[in-house]
Amino acid sequence: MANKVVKKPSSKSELKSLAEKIRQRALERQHSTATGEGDSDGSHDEDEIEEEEEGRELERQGDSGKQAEEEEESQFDSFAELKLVPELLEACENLKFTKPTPIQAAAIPPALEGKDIIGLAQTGSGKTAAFAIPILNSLWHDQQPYYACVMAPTRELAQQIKETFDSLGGVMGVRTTCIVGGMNMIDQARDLMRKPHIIIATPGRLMDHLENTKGFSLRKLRYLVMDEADRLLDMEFGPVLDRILKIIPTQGRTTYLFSATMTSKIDKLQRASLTNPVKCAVSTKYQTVETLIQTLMVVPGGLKNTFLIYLLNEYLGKTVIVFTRTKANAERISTLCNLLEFSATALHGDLNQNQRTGALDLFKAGRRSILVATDVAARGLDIPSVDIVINYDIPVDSKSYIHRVGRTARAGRSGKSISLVSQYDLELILRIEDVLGRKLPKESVDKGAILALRDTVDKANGEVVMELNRRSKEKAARGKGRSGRMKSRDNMDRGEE
Ligand SMILES: Nc1ncnc2c1ncn2[C@@H]1O[C@H](COP(=O)(O)OP(=O)(O)OP(=O)(O)O)[C@@H](O)[C@H]1O
Repeated sequence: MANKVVKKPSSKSELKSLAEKIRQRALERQHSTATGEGDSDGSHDEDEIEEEEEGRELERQGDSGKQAEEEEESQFDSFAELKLVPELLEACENLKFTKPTPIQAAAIPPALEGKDIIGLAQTGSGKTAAFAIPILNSLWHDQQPYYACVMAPTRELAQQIKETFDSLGGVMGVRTTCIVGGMNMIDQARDLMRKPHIIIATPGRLMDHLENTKGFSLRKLRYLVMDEADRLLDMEFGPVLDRILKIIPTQGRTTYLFSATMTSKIDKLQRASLTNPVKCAVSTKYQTVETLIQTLMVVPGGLKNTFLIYLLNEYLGKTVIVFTRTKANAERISTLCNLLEFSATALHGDLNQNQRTGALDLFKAGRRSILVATDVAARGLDIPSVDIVINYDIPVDSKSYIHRVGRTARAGRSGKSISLVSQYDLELILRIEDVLGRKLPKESVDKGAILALRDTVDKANGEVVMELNRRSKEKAARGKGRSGRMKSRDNMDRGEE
């Protein structure tokens, strides 16, 4: 590929006036859509507008939830007061869970009374333990196989939830198993035959086992949890989720829905067949944690790679997650970082499960300081060491933004997010600022450093693009010789990321 011609960045004033124009147009459009005047150009996702309206509704509930939580908080501020079984208390102590987080303080008491729960709390605020503790406490008094099933939208999150159940329930001898795509079906069938108490699964593979694994059924299930529930109730998980919900009994079953961004679309929630759920909303719909500093950088056209490398230089030695919108960008940027001697690894859906697990393990172990990922890593992943989240591509919906930046500043720690905004992203960032209810401050940038880096980065990027093109041609040639067998297997993993 010929050397990429880097478009001369627009002059500062041009960019500023362009940004102002786009901002003005976007605000007018938002106003006209909200008031029903003028012709909506369809660029707004109607769903999102509706969700935002409903979000305000949930905010009001959130306020009442907050008030309820304040009352709740005064009721107990240690797990011991919750009258949990001693083994569970011991596990909380071992994990240094000295004080329940607000969502745990709000959700665990009604959960221990057997109520259905809709839990809404910011990212990194302990929602997993908020549902795991009441389930384990109840399991202690009623030990039976296939007792609880937790569904999650991604394989990595399912594995992480399993680890939380293992660390909380290990002393009690709880048996858990993780049922996700990309792993061997026979091994999983064998694990299921060992009658685990808790199954943590992605919907696609769970459905496959419910349909094909003899002796496995969820007819006696006592607890169903949907973590990142709004994501699971989205369209693309819809068909698989509906089939699962048809098989699982509602009678005698307790249901929990948890997320940092909840849908309040009643029809969606009804599909999860909740019975008089207790709403524990300790945050508003799009609230991020106070310890998270969120900024943005306006990037002139064609300079995004240079700005990213500039930031990685600035934050050398920090642990960084870079989010991209596409798998191709994740692969390209990870390769570019390594070519420029940063220590990066990629995580996206085109990798096989071993590669995905390997990438995450390298990053968690600190053997790679940069994880370049698509939204497969946006929700739920709990990696305490993450210092900074960089949005290389701005997410197309505000929920993804909330979950992405929530990969840092978890459990009370501080963190920072920086979003790279090109002239094509201005409307997206406006909508994000609107749901956050504030404007994101601009990062300062050393223009001299950018100009000094630009040619090197562009040249390296050109080499990476050529190398990746070569690899994909080789892979396509190899793929032609492969039987259709693998294709049928891949279809088994529908309905999960
Ligand atoms: N009571 C507690 N005290 C201290 N740390 C806690 C407590 N409860 C949970 N944690 C820790 O907080 C971190 C975040 O927990 P968790 O991953 O459950 O957050 P979350 O709310 O599910 O986040 P997300 O919305 O991103 O999924 C974990 O490392 C967990 O071990």
